[in-house]
Amino acid sequence: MEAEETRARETLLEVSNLDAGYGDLQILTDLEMTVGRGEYVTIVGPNGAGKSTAMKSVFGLTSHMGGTVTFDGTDITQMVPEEIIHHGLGYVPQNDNVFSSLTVRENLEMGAYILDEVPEDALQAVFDRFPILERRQEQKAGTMSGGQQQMLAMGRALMLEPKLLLLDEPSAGLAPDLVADMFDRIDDINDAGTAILMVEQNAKEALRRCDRGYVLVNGKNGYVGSGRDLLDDEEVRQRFLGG
Ligand SMILES: Nc1ncnc2c1ncn2[C@@H]1O[C@H](COP(=O)(O)OP(=O)(O)OP(=O)(O)O)[C@@H](O)[C@H]1O
Repeated sequence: MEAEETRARETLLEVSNLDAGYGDLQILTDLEMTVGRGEYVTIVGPNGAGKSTAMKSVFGLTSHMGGTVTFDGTDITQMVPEEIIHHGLGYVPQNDNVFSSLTVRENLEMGAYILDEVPEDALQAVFDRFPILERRQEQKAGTMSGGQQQMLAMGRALMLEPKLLLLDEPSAGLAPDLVADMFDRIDDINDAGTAILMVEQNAKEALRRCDRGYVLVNGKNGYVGSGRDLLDDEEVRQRFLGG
């Protein structure tokens, strides 16, 4: 039933035959990936498999060597991030994802720098989603905890109300008791209609939460299926999920 629902979704992101890397160094080969409208998709795989590179390639941050990336009907393959955000894609990198010397509010306003005015409704929606950011809006981002900075980075990406949010290891560096909270917040963002494409080291938890998952191996597609199917696949469990 779930698989049928997943198939029935309209495609939002389509990565087709993508070859990409850094300079002349090719990392991804023939990558195929889709995200449906409102879908929650996770990318897992061993260290160095190319998970972050796949995400960066969707957002125009790598050297393109072949294939296409289509988003909501538009070919974004050759676009730079500044153009891509106009089409409804938001990206939260793993590291250096806030401006430390700016306040929380300034960071959020930066998220909407492409607009002439700060979108007050979107700002209030971010504050409603992450009340700590409203309470600490005048605090310098660099003085916040890791978990709060991660919320701020997500909040900043949400300022343009993206159709698809790319999250690179959102639970990285968080104390164990904050990890479940972070996943709950991602569920909430998805429940509100935003599609998610997420890279996670915390693979089992990510697969439990998502609609579909991709296992990348050596820059190529390994396995794909519903989160449940991947968790139940003996070979995937043994090779990639620690048994
Ligand atoms: N900026 C870069 N320049 C050159 N090579 C890079 C760059 N970033 C990553 N790589 C290389 O690309 C390969 C894939 O890295 P990537 O970060 O995409 O893997 P990953 O699956 O996300 O791994 P991890 O789980 O360790 O973050 C690795 O061999 C890495 O050394």
